[in-house]
Amino acid sequence: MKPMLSTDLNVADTTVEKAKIEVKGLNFYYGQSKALKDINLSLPERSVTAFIGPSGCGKSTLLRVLNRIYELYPKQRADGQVLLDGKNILDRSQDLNLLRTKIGMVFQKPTPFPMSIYENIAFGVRLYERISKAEMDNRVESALKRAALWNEVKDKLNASGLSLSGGQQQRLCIARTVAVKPEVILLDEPASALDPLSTAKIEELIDELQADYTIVIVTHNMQQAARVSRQTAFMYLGELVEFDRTEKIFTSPREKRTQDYITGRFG
Ligand SMILES: Nc1ncnc2c1ncn2[C@@H]1O[C@H](COP(=O)(O)OP(=O)(O)OP(=O)(O)O)[C@@H](O)[C@H]1O
Repeated sequence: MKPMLSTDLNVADTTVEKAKIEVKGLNFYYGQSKALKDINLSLPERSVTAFIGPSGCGKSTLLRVLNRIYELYPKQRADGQVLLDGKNILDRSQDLNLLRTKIGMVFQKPTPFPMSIYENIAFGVRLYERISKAEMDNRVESALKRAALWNEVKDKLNASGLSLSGGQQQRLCIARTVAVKPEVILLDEPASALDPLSTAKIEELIDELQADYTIVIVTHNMQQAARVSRQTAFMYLGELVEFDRTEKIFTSPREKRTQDYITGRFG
């Protein structure tokens, strides 16, 4: 079922579909520079939301706030609230290891570890869980199946992850993310370094994964946003300009700036 979004800007009707993540009054700073300004949006559970907008508008910054990965860097800070199932993940008391098991992330450039295909997946699982060899074998197999890679690698699980093609490496990274059983998957331009065939596979995979996960994707590619997402957020200069059903954003946006962007008048 498609989510119903109310006609109020930025407000999803969560009585129809449960919000997995709610962002409220979020500001983000790189040192003195404010990169996100009073962001409010609600991401429905088990569906794909796309962040679009011109280069530098804050898409990746917003994504990086959702699992607090920005904290690895000095002088970056957020204020406001990001509620995951109603609990503010920006609270100091939030356990970051636990948070990152719940919210996984896949980056633009495939980043397999320099180890075997099997170990690429087992490594992350071992950080959080103690399971038997047989259970680990099952976990690796099911993650690779989930990422539509199993048939291509089942006979060479001991080969290096780096020996795979770019598209296969990206699916390995998705398998690695899925293996730790997250609830939310953040994808930062996951197909921008890939050829059209590999891109199509990643998009198919995203479509399948939304049955079980809440997915957020940053993309420069508007056709991709239109193909894979149910909701789209259009951002500009650190502000959330418009958030609505993807179909609405691409056919009859409310805001002139959104219209100008999707028709290629700027960006
Ligand atoms: N590490 C950083 N230090 C200082 N400013 C930064 C840093 N990273 C990003 N910014 C600034 O924050 C703003 C938002 O950047 P962000 O990378 O989130 O944009 P984006 O929409 O994802 O862009 P792109 O589509 O080009 O990846 C930009 O003005 C950028 O220059």
